[in-house]
Amino acid sequence: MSSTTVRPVHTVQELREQVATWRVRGERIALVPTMGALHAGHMALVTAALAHAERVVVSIFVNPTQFAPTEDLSRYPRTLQADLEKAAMAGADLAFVPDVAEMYPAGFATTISLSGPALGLETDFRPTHFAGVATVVAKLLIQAEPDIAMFGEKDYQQLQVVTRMARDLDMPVRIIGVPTLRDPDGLALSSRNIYLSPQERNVAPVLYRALSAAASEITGGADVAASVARARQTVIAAGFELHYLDARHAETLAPIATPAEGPIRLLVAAQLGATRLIDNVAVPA
Ligand SMILES: Nc1ncnc2c1ncn2[C@@H]1O[C@H](COP(=O)(O)OP(=O)(O)OP(=O)(O)O)[C@@H](O)[C@H]1O
Ligand SMILES: CC(C)(CO)[C@@H](O)C(=O)[O-]
Ligand code: BAL
Repeated sequence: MSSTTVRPVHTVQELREQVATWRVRGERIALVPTMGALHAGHMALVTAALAHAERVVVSIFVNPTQFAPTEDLSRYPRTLQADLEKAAMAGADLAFVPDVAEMYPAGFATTISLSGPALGLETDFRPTHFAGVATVVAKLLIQAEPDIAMFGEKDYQQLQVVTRMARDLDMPVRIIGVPTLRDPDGLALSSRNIYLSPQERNVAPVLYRALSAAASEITGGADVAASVARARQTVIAAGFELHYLDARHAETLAPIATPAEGPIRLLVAAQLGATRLIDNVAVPA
């Protein structure tokens, strides 16, 4: 039995033609940018998009410019046929699946330069990452001209970077963040979870547990720095190589020392064997 798949288009021109036919009918358009290997977290972005728009375009593009030469670009999972089926199941209307030459034609020479929420955290470990993300997201937004675009809170710094970029460049799009979908034991769904060995998979939920414990302590009045230090110890004791675990202002991502300074987000990145995991939680007021 053949499954239903969403229609893939591979060129900007085909994408624009399809979007234009929806636009003349007055239909609102949502873009869900992804790198494929779709899972339930991506499908939640499509579901959330359908609350705001009649039409949903999922882009599937493993963007080389956001990977450093030492990172996992070549082994990043690529599962196009299954992705097209999952996108259809979630209710998407079209998949935009450009190749590298379509996105970066010969002579491509433009990169978006960032500061504000792009400073620190991921940037300390992936210095060129957000320039690559921002540039490709800007291109996708210009190509699809959606009314809204959905981004997961799982990549919380990315969500703030893209929100800031869209505001700063007067892009006529609303950026919407979607809460992180988790496995029952708390591990955030991620395409990279397939890299985890069974033993590592058992340890991985420690990240969420450590962040959640720190968030509860801070909400209960504990000192922010002390709670963060305890969470760091928990993560290290579980066998992770900690990249960062920090308390930041939830919107600007500037360092923050007390809840009186604004809403707090706790963010972590840590390496477990060959797999780098990220996660974050809000600190309820
Ligand atoms: N568990 C999740 N819950 C909500 N959104 C998610 C989740 N996982 C990914 N997303 C969002 O889906 C979009 C596409 O992400 P991407 O294709 O990189 O998947 P990923 O699972 O985050 O992969 P990776 O392991 O490479 O980070 C991003 O906006 C991302 O934040
Ligand atoms: C937003 C994105 C699709 C840009 O390549 C990517 O960074 C991702 O999947 O989160
Ligand atoms: N979801 C973020 C994409 C990346 O890590 O490159």
